[in-house]
Amino acid sequence: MGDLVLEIGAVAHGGHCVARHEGRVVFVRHALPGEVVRARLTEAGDDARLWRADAVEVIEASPDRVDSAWPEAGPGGVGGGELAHVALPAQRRWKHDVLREAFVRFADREFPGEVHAAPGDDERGGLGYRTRVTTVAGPDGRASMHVHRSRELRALDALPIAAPALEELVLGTRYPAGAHVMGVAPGGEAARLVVDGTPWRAGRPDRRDNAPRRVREAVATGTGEWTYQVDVEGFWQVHREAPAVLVEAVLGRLGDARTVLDLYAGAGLFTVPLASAGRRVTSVEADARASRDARRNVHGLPDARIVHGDTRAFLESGPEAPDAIVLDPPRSGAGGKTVDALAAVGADRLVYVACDPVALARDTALLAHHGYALEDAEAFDLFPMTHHVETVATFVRG
Ligand SMILES: C[S@@+](CC[C@H](N)C(=O)[O-])C[C@H]1O[C@@H](n2cnc3c(N)ncnc32)[C@H](O)[C@@H]1O
Repeated sequence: MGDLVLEIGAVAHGGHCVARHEGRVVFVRHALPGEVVRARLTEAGDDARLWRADAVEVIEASPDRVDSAWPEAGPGGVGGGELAHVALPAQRRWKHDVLREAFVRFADREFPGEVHAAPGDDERGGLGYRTRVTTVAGPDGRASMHVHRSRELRALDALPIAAPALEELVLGTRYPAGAHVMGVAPGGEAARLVVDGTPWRAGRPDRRDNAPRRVREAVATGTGEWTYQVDVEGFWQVHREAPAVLVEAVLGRLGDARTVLDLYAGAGLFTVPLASAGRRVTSVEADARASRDARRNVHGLPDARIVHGDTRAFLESGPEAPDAIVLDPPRSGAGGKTVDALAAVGADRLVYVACDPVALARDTALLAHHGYALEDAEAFDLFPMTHHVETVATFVRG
């Protein structure tokens, strides 16, 4: 596979820009709209409708280009830092363009909101934000990541999107070859490692029966402060500021709803503040460990009920209509059958937290068929240096 000189067109969902070569679409990573680049083909089958390439030399640069904040995630490098060559405000414009395109294409309407920075990100250059990272140990025992769309492992010299103490711990430790390494930097506690499911301490497995498996997280917003216990490997929003940003965005959209269903609830990020404020909340979560955490987190809050199970099955069981429903599904979104079941429950208001623009736009169209109109949406750049973006949207039944 060789190199091509390409004029770079618009951004597309997935962290690349679109270019054309002899009538064929080429998805180009590490480029910016308006640039001319020399691009190295990375996937280019003769019969393939689209090719993929990395920009390896910039011939005409965009004014939005900066020196990469994470060169190891650059052309030919590891995944997870595909926008590190883009100035932070332009990363947010990029994500807004993707949201707008997804909404026009799949929901037949404009995306109504903006993409906001998380507090502190501009000051820190969009780095040092992740409180959770996962890596794999290479043959030499060093923390490594896969080269983008490849099985090749590359040892890391830096992990600049991780909280600094986490970066130091993860990269400074040696592991058994092939081990799955999870690093966690809970708010206010020392960074920790879990290797192949076993907590580590001082560079080795901590095999004591009482080795700590839970971390404490605290979330503070203008309206309150809450604490949580979360399994060290369990789901928790990865950006240091994400829990507070999302709690504020969700609670602010619920109006005076007294009864709330919290779907895909995790360890109870939204359930706890809602129940603490005296709202009657039923939370639904499929993961057994997260459900156990949620149960522990709502202990002493009589207005919270934790259901361990599948969201769609719960909705199809015919629950009483709450005043509002919060849903925060995984990347693939809720999808047709769950949206049908959701609509059948009959809440007047839905607050949808989405980590994928296309899934949200598709679900927006499905909800419109059931009479739910999109009232507002705002996006938050909770994943700087990557193409990911989190959106919170309100739907009301007409
Ligand atoms: C994006 S996380 C959100 C968790 C929580 N709202 C938070 O912000 O911490 C999605 C959660 O949905 C759960 N989940 C995935 N599929 C599910 C399903 N079909 N039914 C219920 N929960 C599910 C996952 O285990 C995960 O905890």
